[in-house]
Amino acid sequence: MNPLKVALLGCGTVGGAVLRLVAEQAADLTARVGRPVEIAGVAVRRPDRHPEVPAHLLTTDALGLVTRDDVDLVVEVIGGIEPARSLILAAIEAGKSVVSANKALLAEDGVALHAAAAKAGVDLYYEASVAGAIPLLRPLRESLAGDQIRRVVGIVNGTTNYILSRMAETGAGFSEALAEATELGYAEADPTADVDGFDAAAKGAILASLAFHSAVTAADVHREGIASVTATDVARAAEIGCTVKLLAICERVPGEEGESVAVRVHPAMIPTSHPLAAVGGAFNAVFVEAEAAGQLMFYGQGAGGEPTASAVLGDLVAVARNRVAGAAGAGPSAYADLPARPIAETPTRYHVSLDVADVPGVLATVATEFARHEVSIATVRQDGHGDAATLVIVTHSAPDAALSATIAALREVPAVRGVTSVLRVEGLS
Ligand SMILES: NC(=O)c1ccc[n+]([C@@H]2O[C@H](COP(=O)([O-])OP(=O)(O)OC[C@H]3O[C@@H](n4cnc5c(N)ncnc54)[C@H](O)[C@@H]3O)[C@@H](O)[C@H]2O)c1
Ligand SMILES: N[C@@H](CCO)C(=O)O
Ligand code: NA
Repeated sequence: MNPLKVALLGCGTVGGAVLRLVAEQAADLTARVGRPVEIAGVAVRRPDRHPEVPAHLLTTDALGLVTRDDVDLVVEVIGGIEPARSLILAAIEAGKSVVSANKALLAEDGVALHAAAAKAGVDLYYEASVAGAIPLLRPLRESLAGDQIRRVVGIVNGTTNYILSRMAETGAGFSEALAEATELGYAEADPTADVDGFDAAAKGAILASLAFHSAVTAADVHREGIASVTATDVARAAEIGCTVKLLAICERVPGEEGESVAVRVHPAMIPTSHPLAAVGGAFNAVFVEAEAAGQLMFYGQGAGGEPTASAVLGDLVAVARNRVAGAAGAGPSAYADLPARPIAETPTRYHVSLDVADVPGVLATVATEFARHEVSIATVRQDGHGDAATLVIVTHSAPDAALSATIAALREVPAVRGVTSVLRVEGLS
């Protein structure tokens, strides 16, 4: 039997694990695909740094490798926008099916890449790009293709979840928890993509595109990271039976001019009874709410070489089977074409903690600012008295712009000595 030949682009954390698993599982892969699956070449930047790869497979000419006549399938695990995009496009144009783990690229340019794949009649699969090992994109794309998904909410970044979990467990501040995550190898040398929410925003865009059959890019996602989450925020959350998580929230929102899609990534307090609150350490979990299916939860390892390689290999088997069958799978559709809704119009709830002077009328003054901006208060609690009084307010749902304007106004109220904690709240009834 003629083997199917695979070009592997990149041999780092994920690529190294893919290479090893393809060799270890050769017999099973042959049986599952119907033809042997063989690595044809491995493109790297520095061949001298890869003693684990048979020398005859190594090349620095990634473009030459993906366009080679004997290559059938391409696995891109380089990451970043370029040269990954050009290499994937060249592979597609040369008639190769592609498996990628690259959320940044798919979230920026998914539409063009899918169009190229459809035109060439090849597959483009990327299960590993969101929530690592967890089967999530295929369920959205295939298993739930007959249902109407209303909402996808998840913890999709392991590094930030580890940091927030440690802050909750130890009372540590953000910098201390980040230092620990770096030391343990969870956070990268430059943790910006994780900490500032770029990684989660890219994943949110991919999830929303598939869930709502619309073209959502990273630029459509409202993004806030966790660098401003303080030990006080985490302590305040605990006081109201909540914990702080970085959430990616994708919603289909009704409106007077039709439905739209709201996608946001931000830290939020969620009740400790919420299933996502129990997701600790570097794990990921995603909730999907669909009309007929109801609530579904996906949980597992969202990062790491082997878990991510598991998802890459699953895609590799899928595209290889299609190749053996002489077909390409159906690509995702964007027929619904729902517009992205700005965060300002998106309804959210807030938890606000204020240091106030405990003088007659302070509560009324604070309440007036909420009322003036048409933000309804759900609960108010006062702790302490005299100079050290704290007001803790949880609002009902209101447009984000109204909540932001309320906070800005409160900062100008003389009796408000400081706004000590402002966080969104999700999942409270
Ligand atoms: N590591 C994870 O846990 C994880 C999880 C999910 C998705 N991903 C995604 O998988 C991809 C790879 O991640 P990683 O953690 O393996 O990264 P990595 O940095 O460990 O590996 C990338 C490799 O690609 C090589 N490379 C860069 N430019 C190249 C080029 N032009 N030609 C050939 N090789 C080149 C680098 O030298 C490096 O060895 C990224 O898109 C990442 O977002 C990673
Ligand atoms: N840096 C990412 C890797 C997985 O995409 C995370 O921490 O979740
Ligand atoms: Na996945």
